[in-house]
Amino acid sequence: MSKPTTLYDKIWNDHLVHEAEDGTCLLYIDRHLVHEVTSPQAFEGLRATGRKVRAPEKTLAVVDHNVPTTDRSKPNPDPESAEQIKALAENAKEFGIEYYNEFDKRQGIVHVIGPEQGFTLPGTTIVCGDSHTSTHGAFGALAHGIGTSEVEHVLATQTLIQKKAKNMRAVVDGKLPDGVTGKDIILAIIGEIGTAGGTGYVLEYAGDAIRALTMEGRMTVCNMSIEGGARAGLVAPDEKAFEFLKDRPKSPKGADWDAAMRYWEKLRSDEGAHFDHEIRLDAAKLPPIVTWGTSPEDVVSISGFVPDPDKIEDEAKRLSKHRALKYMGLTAGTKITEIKLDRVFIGSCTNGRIEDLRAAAKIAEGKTVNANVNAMIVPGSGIVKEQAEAEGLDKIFIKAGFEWREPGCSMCLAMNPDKLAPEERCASTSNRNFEGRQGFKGRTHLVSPAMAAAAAIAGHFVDVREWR
Ligand SMILES: CC(C)[C@H](C(=O)O)[C@@H](O)C(=O)O
Ligand code: SF4
Repeated sequence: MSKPTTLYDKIWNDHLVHEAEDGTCLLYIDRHLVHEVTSPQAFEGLRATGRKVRAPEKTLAVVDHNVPTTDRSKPNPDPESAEQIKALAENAKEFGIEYYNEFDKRQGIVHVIGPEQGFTLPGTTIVCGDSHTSTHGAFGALAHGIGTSEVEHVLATQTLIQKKAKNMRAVVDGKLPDGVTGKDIILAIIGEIGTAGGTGYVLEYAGDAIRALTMEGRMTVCNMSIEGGARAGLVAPDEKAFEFLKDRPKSPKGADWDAAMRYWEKLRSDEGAHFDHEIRLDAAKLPPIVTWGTSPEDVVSISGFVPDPDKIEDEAKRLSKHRALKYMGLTAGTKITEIKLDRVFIGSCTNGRIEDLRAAAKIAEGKTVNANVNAMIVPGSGIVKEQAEAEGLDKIFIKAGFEWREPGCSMCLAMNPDKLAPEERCASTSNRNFEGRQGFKGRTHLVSPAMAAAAAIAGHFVDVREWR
């Protein structure tokens, strides 16, 4: 019997091209996703040195960060965005890469369209010049973000220089209560380990509660691995993953599918495989979670209160949490359900998929958005939008007073016209609540889609477990 290995070790070993004596490795890359923000210099580098894209068929480009989510027949109001979008279109054409432009139904956030098209497959190595590439790990792919110089390296060679990470496992057992979601699982994990807790690790999620999640839920969990500091997130692929991928445009077909399945079914950590670090969580005890500060680790239960930083012993940490409170315009001891909102954003690569929109629509049906709140729904892709419209979700949202937008990153990061005004407070289904993330001086609270929809209607945070 060979030594038991983890899922990460297996995928790593199957892609290792070369290992130098100092541990520097060359890894083969199966899939490369490209977007407009982190690719222009990479293509420029290729052009400057007269190199081609090594494997155009393993590369897929899409525009997402900079596109407006309103009428796109109008010119992009931001010249820099317009420039980046134009550059991607031209680079894709020149280097022979498939590209979904802003008018293509398949366009959407890069981490939504990968799985949707069956470009994301179990056991593959996937990179993108984008930190939330960890999302694809939900399918048992080794997927992580890379920098622009690495984008150039992968375009030119289809390989990446890497050092092996350590193995960490988060075991989440027990049954999630109604109203508690994958988003709450990952926020709870980050709350527990902190934003640096996963540094140096690839983080595999296991346990009944992870198995019970849909693929959308698992993508939400893996998406935020990077907010916990991990290089990548992983879930062993199972029937749900295979079912999700079957008959997608780019999934293998016929005999190729059968051959792939024989490999995919072996993709799991062996019994007794060694993890360098392990944490455990009981899903049954989790509440809906809201972030109160400017780091994804600043989590609190919906039934809790804004914490008092004075209780923190470590001085640097105490000061930073005081600063976070001040930035957020909050006072320690305030009941979370008393925090009023100005804006609500439902979308992003964390929670902009069909299941997320269904969860929000379920809350919104027959209700009206609070008069003090501006709320918008931004589907993660054109395909998600089409599906939602086929189910009549757009009508539910519009009737309730939500704006129904075109797909893209939107107000997840304010690199497009969707932004918070200074001091506006937003319940957001995205993954980052950093200072200025959704607009200069904007205040972000991270929540699940159901929690965001409920907050839009109530005008303040409410516990979805008590929603009527
Ligand atoms: C613009 C891009 C480089 C960035 C990332 O890497 O994550 C963005 O997607 C984000 O979420 O902050
Ligand atoms: S939706 Fe947000 S987190 Fe995801 S890729 Fe776009 S900007 Fe990054």
